[in-house]
Amino acid sequence: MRGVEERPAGLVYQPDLIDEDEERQLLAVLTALELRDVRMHGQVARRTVRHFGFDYDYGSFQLTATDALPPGMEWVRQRCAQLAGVECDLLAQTLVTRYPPGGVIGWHRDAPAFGPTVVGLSLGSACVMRFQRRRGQERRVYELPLAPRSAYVLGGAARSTWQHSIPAVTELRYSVTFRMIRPSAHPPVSATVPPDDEGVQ
Ligand SMILES: O=C(O)CCC(=O)C(=O)O
Ligand SMILES: [Fe+2]
Repeated sequence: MRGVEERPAGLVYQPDLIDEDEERQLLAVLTALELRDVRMHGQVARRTVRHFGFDYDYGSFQLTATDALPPGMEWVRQRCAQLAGVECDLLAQTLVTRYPPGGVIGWHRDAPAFGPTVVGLSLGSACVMRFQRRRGQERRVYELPLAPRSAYVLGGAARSTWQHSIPAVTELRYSVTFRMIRPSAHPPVSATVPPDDEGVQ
């Protein structure tokens, strides 16, 4: 990546948040889930997803209440909340994403309707998470390898200022992302402010 390297403030990386047995147990839950397509800008992404707590419509940017987190995933929400230093209940939305080989997520910041802290757990295989921000004419960049069983926290500027993306994965990867819902974004008020994505694929 071209640019001046800078580690985003507010980015936390935790290797081995879960152990191999826990990963196997969680993958058994994740692989049994019915996942949905992601349609953005008239295109269907290669990655597939499932939301719990609140559903996010990628076309209208609306949040609506949906299925509760499966009981077999509560412990991992607890673990991620602990890592982020937030109350478990505040991580009201869970996003499960399945990346087949070649699956990506393009440059974006998560929608503003999601609160100030995002926690993500990686399973199955490693990938790289890329970060970028503009500083005047200059581009600041950072690359964070994400090992399976590791977790990251996006807080502070890493959440609010920096964009992130994941280039094509080489092996099947799952991620579980926990996010808050800003009080003003709770239904019936919709999350109408779109993310500043640049063609999230
Ligand atoms: O797969 C990941 O860990 C990142 C997912 C992500 O950035 C998102 O869904 O907004
Ligand atoms: Fe994201």
